[in-house]
Amino acid sequence: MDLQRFDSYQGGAGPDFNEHVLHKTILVGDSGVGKTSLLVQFDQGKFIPGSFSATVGIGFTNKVVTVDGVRVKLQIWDTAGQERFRSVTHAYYRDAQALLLLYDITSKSSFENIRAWLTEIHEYAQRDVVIMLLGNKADVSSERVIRSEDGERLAREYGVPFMETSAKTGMNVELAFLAIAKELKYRAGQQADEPSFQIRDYVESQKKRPSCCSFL
Ligand SMILES: Nc1nc2c(ncn2[C@@H]2O[C@H](COP(=O)(O)OP(=O)(O)OP(=O)(O)O)[C@@H](O)[C@H]2O)c(=O)[nH]1
Repeated sequence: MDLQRFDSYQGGAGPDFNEHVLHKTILVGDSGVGKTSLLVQFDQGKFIPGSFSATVGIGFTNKVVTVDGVRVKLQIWDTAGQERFRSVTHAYYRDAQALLLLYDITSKSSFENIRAWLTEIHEYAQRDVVIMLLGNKADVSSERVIRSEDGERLAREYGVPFMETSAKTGMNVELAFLAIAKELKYRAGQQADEPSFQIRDYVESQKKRPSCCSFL
């Protein structure tokens, strides 16, 4: 996968996809599930351990993801999971094209709250928004309380793709954003003769690859 910082993006040779369009993607989920950490891992390839400092309000990072040789610009918004910021973050759902919804595999409540998050998403976001469910902190196997199958089952019920991630090891982090970028590219450039792209099938096929889920 070829990932570039949007800040240093200069254009240049190669096919460009919606050169001036930023595809708005939002990270949502309970406070502490790892939204900021996931974005930092994707953006900078690092994990900053230590004391947890909750996000206040909302902020974004621009990234260019190269999908099948085509540049897709993502504007990734990191929201505060705390209840008191909800009314602020709801306002951002409306023009989002994709939502990454996170829970923490070591937190039962963060998993149980996913249904409430999905209700909010259906209330405030566009009907055709791309949603992906992520079970984060998969590296903390000793404290796991949510089985992978439980995440799979919930995702199936809502018809959304699912994977477990680790913002610490980087497991599946690029894959999650790449899958979103592929779906957005497909939707925007869909030709009548183009084979259809199914994000759930893509995610499942990538998860089955031997290199997919290593904790290295
Ligand atoms: N072991 C491990 N720890 C993680 C992972 N992701 C996040 N953390 C830790 O979990 C805590 C919360 O992470 P954040 O990224 O700040 O969580 P958040 O969802 O952005 O929280 P809010 O900003 O309050 O919504 C921090 O101490 C992180 O270091 C992970 O994948 N593995």
